[in-house]
Amino acid sequence: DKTLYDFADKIPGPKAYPIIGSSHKLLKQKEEDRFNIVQNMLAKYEQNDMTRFWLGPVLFIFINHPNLIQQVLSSSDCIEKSFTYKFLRLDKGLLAAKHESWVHHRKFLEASFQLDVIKSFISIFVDSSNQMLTSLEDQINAEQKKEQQIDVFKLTSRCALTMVLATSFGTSASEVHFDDEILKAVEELIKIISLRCHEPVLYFEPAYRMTRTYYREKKYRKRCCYYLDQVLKERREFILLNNNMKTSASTMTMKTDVSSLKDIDEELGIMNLDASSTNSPNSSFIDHLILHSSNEFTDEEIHDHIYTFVAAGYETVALQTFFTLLLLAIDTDIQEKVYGEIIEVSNINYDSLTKLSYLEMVIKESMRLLPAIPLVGRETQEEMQIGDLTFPKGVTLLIHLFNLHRRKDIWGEDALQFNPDRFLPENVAKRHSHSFLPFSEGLRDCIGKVYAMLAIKTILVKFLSHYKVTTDLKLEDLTYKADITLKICQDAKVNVQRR
Ligand code: HEM
Repeated sequence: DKTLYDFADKIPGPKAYPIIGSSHKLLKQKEEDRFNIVQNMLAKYEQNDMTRFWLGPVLFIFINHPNLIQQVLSSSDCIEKSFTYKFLRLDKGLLAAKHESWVHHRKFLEASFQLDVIKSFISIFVDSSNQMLTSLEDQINAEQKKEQQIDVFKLTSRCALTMVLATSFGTSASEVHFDDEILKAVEELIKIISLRCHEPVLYFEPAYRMTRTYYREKKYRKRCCYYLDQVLKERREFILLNNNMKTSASTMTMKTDVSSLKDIDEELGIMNLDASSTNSPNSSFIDHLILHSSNEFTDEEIHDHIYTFVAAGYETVALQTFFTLLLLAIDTDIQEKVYGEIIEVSNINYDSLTKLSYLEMVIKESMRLLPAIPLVGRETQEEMQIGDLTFPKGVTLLIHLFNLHRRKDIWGEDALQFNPDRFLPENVAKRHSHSFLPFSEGLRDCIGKVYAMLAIKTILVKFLSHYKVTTDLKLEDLTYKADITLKICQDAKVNVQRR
């Protein structure tokens, strides 16, 4: 596209990696080197407001300056996601949805994420965290050592998946069962989708379908779907049946008595599900989608929305909690300060979690240095002005959150150090509103951000009030790779010791 080539010339940045030989060249690098190539390129052009990056024939423009980032994220001409989101194969879900359907669905789904609903999930967050601690105790008891090397990410992954499944399907945490194969399948799928994002040869669907990677994708997708489709189907039938029975039962109770409702619950083995008051704090995401949509959503849309919540919610929460624990294991003084704050909590609820202001600063500092989502992508829907330039329609824009969060001109000479005090209100007030964006911003920001903060805080309060974590790793030793989510290359087991 000549317009695009001419336009790209106005922006500094490296030329294309030739298509075949070299996207291979990029891919043959170790994963962390691939991340570094982009990282170094951005650092080199950091002073530029924008940087051009050709990957094969595909042009990406990194938007670097907070002013311009604000312009992009708040513009209604730019709420379309970049083409790479198609690789998720959840086109109808909120994360990847096209503009027209997204506007309507987002408005509707906001109700599922209202504060009252999220508050009612806290007991599930607590139960899931307790299950995690039981599993940790089992590991510690099995080895009989005072201090043990633990794969904390595995623990937080199981815990976060339990939370997301229970709150999506309206069950209690103890009713959620899955084996490690599911975790493995999700992990592999994320790797494959990330590989496609890096490899232009795999962008073209018919060509991609001839590769071995596609067959691997199919295998892992089938494994996830087999599990989730089954749960989804059962819950749907169950909710609809329960709702019908309750509707007729509730008419009867006008004349008889309320115990009939309880009998129906018992007969059906219902736990934690009150379908007659789905807008109450006890409603789950699936209740809301099925019962409140009045045929608003097709089966495919319900499927994609639920899968999107699981995909967007589980690994992000697991990673960010793990990253926070790792940073606290590196800096045990800060860990002690957190401990001093959380031992005051006698009962975990919305009010007590909201009062944990130091813990919140620590989580935000972990999101700054190690943002679970390191990159977000958009596409211009119309010709639009960004800074001094007029962008044609159809340009892919990227915002590198990892890099933005480490800029020395914003965060100071000590930008690479872990210092939660950066999030003291007086320090926040001095910075640009768009210099810290772990949940993105604007119209397509994260719909689950309140859920995520409360879930992460609950896991950390539970974990850190019983255990102390340490490690020999240093922050400067860490190297990274970017799947869709940020990963650490080191084996990041931490030493866990009972308090
Ligand atoms: C630490 C945890 C989390 C982080 C760091 C995070 C981060 C983000 C970011 C950066 C985006 C914007 C993505 C983009 O523009 O491409 C996003 C969108 C989204 N997130 Fe989260 N997220 C987290 C947890 C959650 C949870 C728990 C849920 C649901 C239960 C969730 C559901 C979503 C959805 C549905 C979107 C798409 C919103 C839209 O386009 O309207 N996220 N998240």
